Amino acid sequence: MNDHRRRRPSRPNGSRPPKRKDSPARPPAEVDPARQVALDVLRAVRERDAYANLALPQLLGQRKVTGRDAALATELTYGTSRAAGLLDEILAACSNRPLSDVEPTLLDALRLGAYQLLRTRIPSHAAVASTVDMVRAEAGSRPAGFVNAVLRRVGERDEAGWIAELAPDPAADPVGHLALRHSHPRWIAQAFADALGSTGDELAAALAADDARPAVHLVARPGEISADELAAITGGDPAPYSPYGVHLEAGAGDPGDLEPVREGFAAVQDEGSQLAALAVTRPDVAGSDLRWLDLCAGPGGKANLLGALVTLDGGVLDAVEQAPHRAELVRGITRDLSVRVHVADGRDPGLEPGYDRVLVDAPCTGLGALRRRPEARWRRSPDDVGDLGKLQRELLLAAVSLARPGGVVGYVVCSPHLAETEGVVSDVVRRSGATQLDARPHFPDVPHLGDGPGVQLWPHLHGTDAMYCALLRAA
Ligand SMILES: C[S@@+](CC[C@H](N)C(=O)[O-])C[C@H]1O[C@@H](n2cnc3c(N)ncnc32)[C@H](O)[C@@H]1O
Repeated sequence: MNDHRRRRPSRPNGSRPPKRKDSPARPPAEVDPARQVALDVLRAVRERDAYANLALPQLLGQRKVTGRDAALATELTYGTSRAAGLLDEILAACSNRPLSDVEPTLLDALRLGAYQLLRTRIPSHAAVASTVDMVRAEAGSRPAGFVNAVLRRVGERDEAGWIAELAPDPAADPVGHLALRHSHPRWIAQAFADALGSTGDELAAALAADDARPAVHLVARPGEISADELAAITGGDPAPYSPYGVHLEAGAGDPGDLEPVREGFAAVQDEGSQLAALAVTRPDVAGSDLRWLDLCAGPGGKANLLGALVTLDGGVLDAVEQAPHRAELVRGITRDLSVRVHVADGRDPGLEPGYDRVLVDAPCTGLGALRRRPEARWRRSPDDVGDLGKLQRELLLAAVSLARPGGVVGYVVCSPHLAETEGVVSDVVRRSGATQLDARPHFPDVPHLGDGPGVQLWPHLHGTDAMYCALLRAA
């Protein structure tokens, strides 16, 4: 740790405390509540592996930060979290010591200040002064002086100027260039490039959309409320593709406060998740169609939608979830539906085979939902892909064996990484004898669905998370 205060030589017993030569005579500046919340959330994310989108509303509530201050705290927290990699490159170029030698709490403040300088309209002097004031109040004037000096150097160029200076040459290394420009780890930018078959404009559009703040999507529970009614009540817009979806404006407040959500008529769910769950209900199955299975159900978003639909038809959904606390969430959201929740390992859940439809919404890297989890891109590593691959294959194989002959199996991941999508599906098709269906007709009216047979949705093309869905028919 590089704590400046600890480095000071200890003073002899009984001597007077040294006058802080770096303490100016001015009174301590008032620390702005929005920026302080943002800084404290960034710290919680780093120190406790907190999720910014959970820690932020909690802290705003505790400190009673509302209105414009809450909006600013949200913008600064999420924006700084997303941009951390780009900000670090720039800060490293402006610091006279390696960032690894900078005390982590100072680095949080530097990122927050640099974000304001480069990606907001906050005047430069306010961005620097507010950050320096917070550091001075917490750590004293020497660290504040360091932060001041670094941020002043950051402010000498705008974001485009820094990218021109620091990013790899786009002709020689297009993926590296776009990764830095849109603040994504290189391996994730490469995974997007591989899935899109593009290292040019389309990759740039995908990374840019992934870096933007997404709208909140709601699902209207079938049988309870229509999407039009939900849109009218919430002031949102009916979603373009999901018949049950509603889009709220970005920054429209906490959707949990909306009455239809509190009452259970609606829930927060990305439109891509709705489309993937609905796709599993669409291919024809001969005969009875009343036994459905969700093999990875927690926290229950898709079980809620599938459960509502199968309940309307007079059938039953079995919802399997390995983690007891997540199974409890499924129970809560589906409590008045024809849904049976089982705490079990989906690879061997001990259920009677013969399901008409099975959904495997497998544990995955979540690379398709990075825009909703601001810090996630910096926490994931390429090793996660390999670790998850075995489990994804085993779950999908189990799903195929639990479906009846001719039954439909949907494999869904919130990731466009080819190792988690086509890699898993082609292996399981080969090993199980199941047939892969063309999923595209089961996403009616959705454009840009590629060559099939799997469907990959994208934020820049569909306004959804980058959800992948393959449909199989069991042999
Ligand atoms: C992507 S999430 C599912 C999201 C859920 N379908 C929804 O729409 O809300 C994957 C879930 O699978 C669960 N899981 C992980 N391993 C499992 C296993 N072996 N068997 C059953 N569930 C498992 C995780 O705990 C997690 O809740």
